Amino acid sequence: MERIGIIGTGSMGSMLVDALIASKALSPSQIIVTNRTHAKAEALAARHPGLIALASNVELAQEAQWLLLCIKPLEYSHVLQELQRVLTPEHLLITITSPIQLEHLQSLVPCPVARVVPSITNAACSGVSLCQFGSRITPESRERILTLFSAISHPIEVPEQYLRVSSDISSCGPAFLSYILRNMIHDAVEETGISAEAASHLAMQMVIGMGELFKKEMFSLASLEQRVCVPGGVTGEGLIALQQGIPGVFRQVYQRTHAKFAEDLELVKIQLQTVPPDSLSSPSSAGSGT
Ligand SMILES: NC(=O)C1=CN([C@@H]2O[C@H](COP(=O)(O)OP(=O)(O)OC[C@H]3O[C@@H](n4cnc5c(N)ncnc54)[C@H](O)[C@@H]3O)[C@@H](O)[C@H]2O)C=CC1
Ligand SMILES: O=C(O)[C@@H]1CCC=N1
Repeated sequence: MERIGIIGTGSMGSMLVDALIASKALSPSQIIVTNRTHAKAEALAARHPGLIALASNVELAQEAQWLLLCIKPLEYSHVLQELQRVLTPEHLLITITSPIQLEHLQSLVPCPVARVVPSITNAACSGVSLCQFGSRITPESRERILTLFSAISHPIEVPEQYLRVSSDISSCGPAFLSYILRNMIHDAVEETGISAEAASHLAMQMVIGMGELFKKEMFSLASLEQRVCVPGGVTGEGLIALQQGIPGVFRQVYQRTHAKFAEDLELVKIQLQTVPPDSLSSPSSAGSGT
């Protein structure tokens, strides 16, 4: 594996660096990073001796052929304008964000592009990453991308039309479930007087235990629910309350995420108009992802 350049060492960029090094998929000396606030990139370099923090994205692209863009959607136009004069067909751009169409990204650069949407669960070398490949990606680089991310996740190829909902479940899901669990804990404290610490401990251990059950493929969600819900027991009583409040809530969640996604896609499209199309690209050479 050649060197990989990571642009943006915020929450996801630094998580990916930490996980790729912890899993030994990459050594620190194979990673070069930049960040808008350079001190953050330097902090990452201090944590991983051998990793290089550069001050310029242009310099980074001159030093590394694989570039992982760990920036937010509205930061793309600025970064692409910077990179345009140094990108070559030998580079490979991997975006970790959803609201930028791969075909559009590919039309602005001379190199292959791919998408790998991570999840905070990848910090524990677990969970999935969602992959899509532009039309210039060769079978060999596709395999190499999948191999790299399989060190920290289960990479899954997703079709364009299900990218948003897949990311809602795998990437936003940890926040959604944490919110539900925090409510479970809060109401336990309010209703019974148990301490927040004790209730949190019980809830966390319960989640870890559930993860182990699923890892060992001992249950499906439905069979687990059935096994716990003893006929004539207390779980069924609790479920009655949930059945009154939960159905339909996630439809609203998906409607909101999809509406925001459509808005972001439009904003990014408008912003990217300021980036001139790459002279090597023609509209017909841009892939639509998988
Ligand atoms: N947070 C999450 O769980 C997930 C986030 N994502 C996607 O990852 C992307 C990044 O998210 P976060 O890491 O959470 O955001 P963040 O805001 O923590 O990180 C973005 C980083 O990019 C840096 N940056 C901005 N402009 C730059 C430039 N011109 N050059 C170099 N660095 C620059 C910022 O300084 C910041 O450190 C978002 O698009 C998000 O949709 C995807 C999956 C999960
Ligand atoms: O909240 C967000 O926009 C990102 C995308 C997936 C998870 N977090």
